[in-house]
Amino acid sequence: MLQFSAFSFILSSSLFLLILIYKVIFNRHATKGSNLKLPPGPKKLPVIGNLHQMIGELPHHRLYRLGKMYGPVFYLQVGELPFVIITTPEAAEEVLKTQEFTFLDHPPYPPNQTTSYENSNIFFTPYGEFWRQLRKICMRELLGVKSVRSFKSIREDEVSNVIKYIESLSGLPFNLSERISACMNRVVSKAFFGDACKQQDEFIALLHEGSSLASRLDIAEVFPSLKFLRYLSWVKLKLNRVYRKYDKILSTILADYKMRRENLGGQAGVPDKKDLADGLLRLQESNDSGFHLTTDNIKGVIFEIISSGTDTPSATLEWVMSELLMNPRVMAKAQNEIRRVLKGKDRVQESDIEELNYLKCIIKETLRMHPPAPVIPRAPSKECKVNGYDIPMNSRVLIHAYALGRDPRYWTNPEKFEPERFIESSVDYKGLHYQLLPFGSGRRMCPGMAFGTASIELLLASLLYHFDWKLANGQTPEQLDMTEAFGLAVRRKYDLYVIASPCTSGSA
Ligand code: HEM
Repeated sequence: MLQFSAFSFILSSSLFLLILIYKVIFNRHATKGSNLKLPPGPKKLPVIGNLHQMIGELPHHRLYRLGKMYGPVFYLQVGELPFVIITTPEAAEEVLKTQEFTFLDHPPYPPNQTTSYENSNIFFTPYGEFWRQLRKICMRELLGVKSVRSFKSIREDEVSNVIKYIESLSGLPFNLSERISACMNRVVSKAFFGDACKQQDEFIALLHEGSSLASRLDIAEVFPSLKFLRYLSWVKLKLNRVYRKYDKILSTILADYKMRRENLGGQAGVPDKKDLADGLLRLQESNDSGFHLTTDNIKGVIFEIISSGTDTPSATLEWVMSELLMNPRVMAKAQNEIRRVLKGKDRVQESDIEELNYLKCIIKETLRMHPPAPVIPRAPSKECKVNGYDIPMNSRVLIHAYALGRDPRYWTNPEKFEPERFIESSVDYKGLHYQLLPFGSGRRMCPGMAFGTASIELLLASLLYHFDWKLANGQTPEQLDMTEAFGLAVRRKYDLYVIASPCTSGSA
């Protein structure tokens, strides 16, 4: 995922001359595959290819506009890296279903960095036995439907704390984005290792900083053959500093967990339940799994699960609340539904959610318009054809989920927030409708869908049940700034400040 900030552009420009001289003298990276019938795409410049076309706009917006010009499958060369962008549901189905076995890997990105502990987490692990084992244990202990249900009381407790906090503010403005992130972080940490993350605020701040840095276009990354650039990369330098801080937090989490586990005779996490941290340690200790799980693997998975469990659900819920604040009609309709279904109960319970059909339509509509992962990267394991074009083996194929959710052949008024479109529709986000792929599709589809949506639904229903909402600082709905910040999850650029007053209508 690429974002080109002004600063990295200046730095990159100053390196450009150096690269040009180097390439001309050594001609290291002669273009391969000139006989291929590549997909169409904008004209390339020598050496940098289409790098200059990725400047000045968020990458998924730029790719969306280019898709309108070049069609369902188009090609870009950013520095030395070939990208193929998939912008229609039909082409996405060809990649993710018809040719699923060719596209089972996520590209190793960003290379040689340590957040994923040398790409040893689930996302970056190539399809195979090791990936299968990691994914299986995560499903069994944390993310599978049965496990997700078993964490119901954690979610209900954490949501109830958020409600109490907001009640205590009695109508004062507050930062809702911060509250949502903190709640999601506590839920996933408690479910993972039975306790809240001790350095929670620092972890979330690092998550935002690291995510924004990792999504920048790093000149060293787009010219991988020029190894000397790694030593000149400002992005890498800053990222490594962030990663060292992460590593300290993750090491403390793991050491604390091991100590509690030892004191309690092998069980430290969620009472009366095995947890994922324990499962990973047992897998590391047993010799019969057929592979060796290192401490870095475990830290890689902790980082991946805690960050995915915090960032993507909170980005989604921020967008839901933003859209509702901009669409008072939809907000009122959702509140009426919840207040009718709950009939004056003192709080929302998970068993109530099943009946909240309109609330679910709102979440689907938000994921259509604001998929937290607007482009889903896959890497082909061999040269192949998509839509009649040759796809080079070393390319990165980006499924443009943001564009799929706006394809006018599938969605009327695609830029309009209209949850009603889902009321009579069977389309959902479970990976079988290629016009709506916020969680991806197929074997590599997001395993955290059930976990993430359970937290989003409960917190959203509770916020709408207990309070009436307006924007802080006298802002009108039309004035709300909806600018996106590109990162590992696309979230609001500016935190959402709101005022909540205890509900006046209905029976909460
Ligand atoms: C709204 C919430 C979420 C969204 C929109 C989302 C989206 C995605 C997407 C698009 C992918 C790539 C899928 C593909 O290649 O087809 C993915 C992968 C993944 N997600 Fe999520 N995610 C969410 C929540 C979560 C949560 C809560 C967790 C864990 C606690 C999680 C863990 C993962 C993991 C481990 C992978 C890698 C799977 C693999 O490579 O096999 N996600 N997610």
